[in-house]
Amino acid sequence: MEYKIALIPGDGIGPEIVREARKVLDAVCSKYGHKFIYSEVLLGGASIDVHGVPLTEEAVETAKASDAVLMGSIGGDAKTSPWYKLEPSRRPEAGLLAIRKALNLFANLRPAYLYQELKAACPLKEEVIGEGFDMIIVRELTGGLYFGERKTVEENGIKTAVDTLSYNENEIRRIAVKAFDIAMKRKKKVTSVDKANVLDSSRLWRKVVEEVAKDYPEVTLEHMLVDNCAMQLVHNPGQFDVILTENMFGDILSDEASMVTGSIGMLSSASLNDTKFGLYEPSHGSAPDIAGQNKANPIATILSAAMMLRYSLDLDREADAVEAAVQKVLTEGYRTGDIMSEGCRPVGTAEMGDLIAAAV
Ligand SMILES: NC(=O)c1ccc[n+]([C@@H]2O[C@H](COP(=O)([O-])OP(=O)(O)OC[C@H]3O[C@@H](n4cnc5c(N)ncnc54)[C@H](O)[C@@H]3O)[C@@H](O)[C@H]2O)c1
Ligand SMILES: CC(C)[C@H](C(=O)O)[C@@H](O)C(=O)O
Ligand SMILES: [Mg+2]
Repeated sequence: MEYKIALIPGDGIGPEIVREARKVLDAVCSKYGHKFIYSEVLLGGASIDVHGVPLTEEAVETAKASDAVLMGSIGGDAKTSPWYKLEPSRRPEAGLLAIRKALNLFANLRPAYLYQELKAACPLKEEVIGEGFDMIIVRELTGGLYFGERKTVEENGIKTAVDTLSYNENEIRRIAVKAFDIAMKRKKKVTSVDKANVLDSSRLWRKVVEEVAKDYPEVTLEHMLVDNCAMQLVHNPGQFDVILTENMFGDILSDEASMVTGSIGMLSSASLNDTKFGLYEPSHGSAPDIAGQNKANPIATILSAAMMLRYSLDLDREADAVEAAVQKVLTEGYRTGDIMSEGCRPVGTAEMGDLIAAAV
């Protein structure tokens, strides 16, 4: 079969990790006889350098005309990059938020899974890890603080900056439905994370999640305050199955959860709307500190490509093959620096991609 994929290398380590994911997809094509037609799209700093803006209308149109989007990461070092001298609305991050909104990608799925082989890379003690760790964060992605009214006003020489956190019932309901649907295919437990002891938006969140839960009698629902959740993730991570949460809490908790899997370089993600279409990207950023050094772990991007095969292209067998290839290479002991432990075989970004592609 033929599929159209929009490819967004982005900035920093983005082009390096996307290159490796593409190698793996090439291996999938030759093994299973598919053809992927790629259109390269500029986003973030890469788009600013060429077009002066972090996202163009043309880029959105190319993404929309594709079956799925595969992305690396955007952004740079805020201290040194000229992109951060621009107005906030013209910086790389604004491009990422704008494409998420333009494509209505309200559901961000971030699976956090600890491979048995990576237990030594996980900073938690053996007894805390227990049987292991296999959960998914379902993060609302097009609402909340990221998209509320934002302004800075000055009165009597004193500046006040305002960010607005708002959610309506429909926005909460559609992400809750996603989380419960996912829980039905897993261990049937949803932990809805909020700050209902303080925030009105969280109190509405809780009420709507309770309503949605009525349609899923088999799923156990619990509510947890976000500060407790941050603690529980490192105290007893095995208790979680599906974490359902709003945009900013999900951003923070997913980076925290990533360390339980050994490294942020392991955390894949899918951003979905209510069609088959999706944007797939690792949960981490452009890692300017290691960009261009062949040090980045490409596995989060490769696992995101596997999610793309499964969710947007309906290629389950091919997704299984990519996941099995990652498993095989880890079992053989190959590690990039971020997941390295004693006795393992050190490799760089490109070698890791070669090994996984060969294992496919
Ligand atoms: N989705 C995205 O594109 C995305 C996500 C997060 C941050 N960002 C942007 O990335 C830039 C850098 O942000 P940051 O430094 O706070 O976060 P980051 O995720 O880029 O890096 C945090 C730390 O993790 C390491 N790291 C990240 N990915 C890795 C990988 N694949 N392999 C090995 N190590 C890895 C980095 O070297 C760094 O030490 C900022 O401009 C930020 O806005 C973009
Ligand atoms: C770069 C930034 C806007 C983005 C976010 O906060 O959503 C990133 O941290 C992520 O997790 O995808
Ligand atoms: Mg983040």
